[in-house]
Amino acid sequence: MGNPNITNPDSFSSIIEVDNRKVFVNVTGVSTCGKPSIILESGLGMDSSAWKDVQSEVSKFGRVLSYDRAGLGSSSIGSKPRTADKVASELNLLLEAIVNEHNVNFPPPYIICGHSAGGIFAQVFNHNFSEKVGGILFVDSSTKSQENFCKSEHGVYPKIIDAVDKALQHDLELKNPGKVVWPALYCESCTSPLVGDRYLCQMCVHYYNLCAECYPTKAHEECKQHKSDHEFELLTKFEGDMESTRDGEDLETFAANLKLLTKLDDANPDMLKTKPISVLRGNPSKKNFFKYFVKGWSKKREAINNYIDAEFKDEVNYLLDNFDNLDAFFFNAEQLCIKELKNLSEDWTYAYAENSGHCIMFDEPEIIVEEDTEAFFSCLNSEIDGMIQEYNLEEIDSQYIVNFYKKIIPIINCSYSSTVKPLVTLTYAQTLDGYIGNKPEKKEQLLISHKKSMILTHQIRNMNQAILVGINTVLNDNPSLNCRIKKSQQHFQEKFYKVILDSNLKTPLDAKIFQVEDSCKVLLFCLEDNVTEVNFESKVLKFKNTFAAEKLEIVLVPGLLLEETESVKFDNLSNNSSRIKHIQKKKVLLDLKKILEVLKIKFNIEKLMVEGGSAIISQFFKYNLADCCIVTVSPQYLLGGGVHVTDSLNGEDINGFKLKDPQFRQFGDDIVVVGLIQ
Ligand SMILES: NC(=O)C1=CN([C@@H]2O[C@H](COP(=O)(O)OP(=O)(O)OC[C@H]3O[C@@H](n4cnc5c(N)ncnc54)[C@H](O)[C@@H]3O)[C@@H](O)[C@H]2O)C=CC1
Ligand SMILES: Nc1nc(O)c(N)c(N[C@@H]2O[C@H](COP(=O)(O)O)[C@@H](O)[C@H]2O)n1
Repeated sequence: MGNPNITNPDSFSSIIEVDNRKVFVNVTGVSTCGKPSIILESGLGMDSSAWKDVQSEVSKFGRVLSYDRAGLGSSSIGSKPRTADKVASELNLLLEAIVNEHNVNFPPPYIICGHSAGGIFAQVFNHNFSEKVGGILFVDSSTKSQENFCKSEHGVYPKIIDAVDKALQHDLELKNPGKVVWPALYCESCTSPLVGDRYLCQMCVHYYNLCAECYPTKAHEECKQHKSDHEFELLTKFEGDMESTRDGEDLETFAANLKLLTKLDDANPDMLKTKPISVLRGNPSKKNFFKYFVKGWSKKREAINNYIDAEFKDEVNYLLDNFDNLDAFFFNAEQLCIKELKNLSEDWTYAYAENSGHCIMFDEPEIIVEEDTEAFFSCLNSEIDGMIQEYNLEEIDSQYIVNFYKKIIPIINCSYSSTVKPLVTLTYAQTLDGYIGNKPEKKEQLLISHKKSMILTHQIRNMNQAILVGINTVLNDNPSLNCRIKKSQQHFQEKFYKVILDSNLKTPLDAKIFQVEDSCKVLLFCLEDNVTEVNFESKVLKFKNTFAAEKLEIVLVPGLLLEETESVKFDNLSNNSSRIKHIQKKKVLLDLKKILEVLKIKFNIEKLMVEGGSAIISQFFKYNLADCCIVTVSPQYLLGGGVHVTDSLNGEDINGFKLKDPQFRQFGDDIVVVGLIQ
């Protein structure tokens, strides 16, 4: 494995020479513009194999590097002590070497995904090489104050940890004496913490660990996940002097690294403030590896008791017998850790992996994959802050949104079976009091969405082939109806239609839909009954003289008589009497079914996004013509009144419905609700 053998620059695992040391790297995923570069940083004493399940998945939407830190896995030993400063410099050299010497396309900014102590290394890297870090995903990460939380919250608990630690170091029964090597792991057979050699089942869906003591007892033959066909491999062999093989990744240096980070943060407290972070936590009741220490070591009660001061013995032994009593302690410490991590940045997201312990990458790798994309997504969002109004957005990888959209709307990814209409997605944003727009007389667009949900809207525009709105929306908002994600614009422009339902051709000639620099075609749907009217004819002529045929098409469709209203007029007569005049008023709207048919058959539109306003949305509901809904709910009240989403149904007797398979996701301050319309 000595020489770098990078035959496929897109995906390779190799040992490369960096600063006279051999470093094992595993680079996967295709590197293309706009895709993130993600670094997977393992927890204490863990090598790159910890990311096996995560890396293959994350690689589908980004460029991913995992590597063995010095002294771990297949990398050679580094100088001691293994301070986080040193780890950060070595990582930086590694990145420079793979990019500059080995011509690997792995450009910054990096999203660092740090598990456990890997989160501390990621933060120190950010302090020392800030310009290279785009964001951090903390996977059940250690925090710099975690040890203080233990000490301050629970007097006796640290005594147990101390005692266990000392017992671990001195217990002669152990085959591989030394400090805890796998602080997050425990033997699945004897439940002791993993110390020394570690055997790992290669066949199990989730890793199945055995310690060196249990392996010879054939405990693995009872492996629950694989009763047969299991295949254990010695993952880490400790020969002779343990310090030299694991190169100092011990709890002592770990504690020193927490202090180092505290110092760096004190000097520069805002290093992560504006960068996006994702805080992903396992379930405290499942991840209490300290608890496992205690559990495993309760068998060796005697050894532990040797290291507990007499005054604490009773209490400690009580706790050893009643592990559940520790839950409240762990819960409190967990809350403090989460708070500390969230406080690192103003742009944080938080996710809870309920079915995971501390090693989320083993228990629920799929959650990390989701959070990775989230971190990436918000990372780029922060770069484009404030640019949304300038039609100048950088491309953002739509994968996260696409996945989200696809996940909840399976039909969007299948061929939509209807031959008479496109797949219709209704999207709109509303306040908490249900308004989608200001009062019409205000003649001003109501900005509801947060910029992140707005970007979502633009992504969804980009995933469709046409946007449809009603004439009042054009008159009131003067929208552009374009896609402001720069690099997606090409695709968008070539294939996109802006569709306006404008019965009487009221769209102004200088409307923004015509003015923005794109080559989308505008389709104005008008009422065919109008065609004989002179006034209408002259308007059509004006449009035809102003716009080329490839920019605009006026499509005439039949109207649908919705209702006949009778209004009453009082005529003032000069003779002081009054006469009552009855007027029949027809309310005619364009026939939506016909419009959808034309869009599908004449213009080959398979996917249509309907953005509003109220009348349009209401009619789509009324005639059950939409397939799914994407509704942004913003945490604001308008109060003063405005346009409600279904105002124009005027209390008609129509059955309500519930979205099928609804999904909810936070984008910035907003909640986006997505679901199918049955
Ligand atoms: N918050 C959001 O996401 C959005 C809000 N809006 C807001 O909605 C308001 C405009 O809504 P509305 O006044 O209800 O007007 P609208 O934009 O829905 O247009 C309705 C008009 O379209 C024409 N039309 C032709 N055929 C039709 C049909 N089959 N069904 C319905 N209308 C048809 C009619 O002239 C009708 O009066 C504005 O305040 C705008 O800002 C608009 C879009 C999205
Ligand atoms: N998603 C969303 N959030 C809001 O707060 C809104 N006001 C709207 N309005 C819709 O978006 C159109 C504006 O489009 P451009 O940005 O000018 O392209 C507007 O006409 C509504 O349809 N949407």
